[in-house]
Amino acid sequence: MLTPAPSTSDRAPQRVKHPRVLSIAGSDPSGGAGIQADIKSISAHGGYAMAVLTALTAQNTQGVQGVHIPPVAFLSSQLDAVAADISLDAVKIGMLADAQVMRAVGDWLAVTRPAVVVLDPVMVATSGDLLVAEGAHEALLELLKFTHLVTPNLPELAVLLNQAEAGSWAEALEQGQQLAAAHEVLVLVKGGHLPGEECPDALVWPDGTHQEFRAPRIATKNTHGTGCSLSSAVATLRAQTGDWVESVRLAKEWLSGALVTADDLGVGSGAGPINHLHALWANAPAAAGTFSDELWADCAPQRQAIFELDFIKELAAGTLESKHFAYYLAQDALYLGTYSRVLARASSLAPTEEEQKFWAQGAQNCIEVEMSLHRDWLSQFPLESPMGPVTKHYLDHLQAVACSGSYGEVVAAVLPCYWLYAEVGRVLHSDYLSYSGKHPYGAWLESYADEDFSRATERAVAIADTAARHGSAPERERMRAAFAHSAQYEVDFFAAPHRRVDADLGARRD
Ligand SMILES: Nc1ncnc2c1ncn2[C@@H]1O[C@H](COP(=O)(O)OP(=O)(O)OP(=O)(O)O)[C@@H](O)[C@H]1O
Ligand SMILES: Cc1ncc(COP(=O)(O)O)c(N)n1
Repeated sequence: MLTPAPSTSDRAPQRVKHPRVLSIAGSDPSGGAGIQADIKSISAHGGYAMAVLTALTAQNTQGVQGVHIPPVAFLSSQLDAVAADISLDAVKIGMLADAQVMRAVGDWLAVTRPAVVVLDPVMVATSGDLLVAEGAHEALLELLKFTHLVTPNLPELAVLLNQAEAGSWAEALEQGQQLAAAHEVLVLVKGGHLPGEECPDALVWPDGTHQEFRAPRIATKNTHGTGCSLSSAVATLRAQTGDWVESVRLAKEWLSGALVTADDLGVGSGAGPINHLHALWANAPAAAGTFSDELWADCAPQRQAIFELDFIKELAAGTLESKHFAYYLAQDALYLGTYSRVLARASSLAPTEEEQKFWAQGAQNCIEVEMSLHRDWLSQFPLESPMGPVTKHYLDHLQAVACSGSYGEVVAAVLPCYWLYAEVGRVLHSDYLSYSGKHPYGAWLESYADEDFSRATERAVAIADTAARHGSAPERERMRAAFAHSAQYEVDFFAAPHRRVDADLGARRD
């Protein structure tokens, strides 16, 4: 005998970092839709995913070959087993197969009353195959009284209202308003089935108000499971944020990333799956054989050259003359002012909001570092230093790429400044830790151990890998060239203080 389900008062609080999210749905063995998509989507959003199976399908990216519905009593046993032991922060409901299954889920919802219930009224697969018994939609409507958000696509919205399918976004919104008002439920109207360059969605409240979410339509045939994945994402995010609008906004942004990178997966020959884990994989440390591995290997001569420079050796040993250090700092400050603008250009070209924010943050950091160079360091050296030739050539190169290059090329061009600087910092900082006595450049070398900067470097490398994956072969070659030029300028930049100052060019140093 199972213990009774937790009562409503036993429910977890509204905002949960790792919500326990149960998907009640059908299985898609090809992994793109149903339970399998739900688990990936919930996990991608930081939720703990659980799954109760309503039906098994024999299905792949080309279509559904069969549906098996296990005994409904066993479905109820699964539901009771989970709810008896685990507090549920959110429930997502997908394929329910027939009216009997719907009634069993309804009975369970009536007792369990989860804090968040998102119902995706799955009826037809992307392939056109039927996933619900004819006429079962009456029983589906019964479930709306336990539902907080229902997420129909346009054909499903029409069936639920017993009307013809909306032919325009305005008609779709009108139907969403009817459904929301008739059942006192929040409706997410999805415009994926409409033609056009955009895929609009809208949250519609029972009082007729609505909030639209717009996103460009992504050109891919790999859209299998978008509805399942979106509804699971929204359920998870709602438990985390406590806010429907924010949840849909975030879920849609994530979905765009999953669609943009869907073609990378190469799964099946029909409508393939979306890339649920795109953000995780973009952040994963570069695996062997990635584009960034190749870039790193390609710049081995430059890395070696940097550590053989007098500037670096003397900086490490504490014997660097202050005139060389002052020249370097002055050029660095001049460099950062323009480098910041190039990072802002990367931000303006970025394909996702996360990358846009990342580069904008980098641009802001550069200005702050430039200001602190003037305030904390250059004020100690009363020497005026105009822009040197290396600084100028390096910036000319970066600006040329920023003007006419693709996003990937701009990312590749700015990468050596992150990556080689981080590498120099790593080595000099560990040398400094074993230095005995007071190091004249101690405060400077200590700043090299900045964890935020090394995290930013890892992210910049991951972004370059993603951009390379999405780019064509000629674009990857241009990325490689942009990176190589910048890497060489990094060497020249560290070499410049000795070359320019020791050339004794007096006030006309450039
Ligand atoms: N090509 C696309 N580009 C961008 N967003 C899309 C695209 N296709 C669908 N979407 C989005 O995917 C989500 C699901 O939309 P859709 O209207 O296709 O629902 P669905 O039919 O239930 O999904 P499914 O394809 O899983 O059956 C919506 O947010 C929609 O805007
Ligand atoms: C088990 C299951 N659940 C849901 C869908 C709908 O997803 P899509 O419309 O993308 O095929 C599906 N194909 N299979």
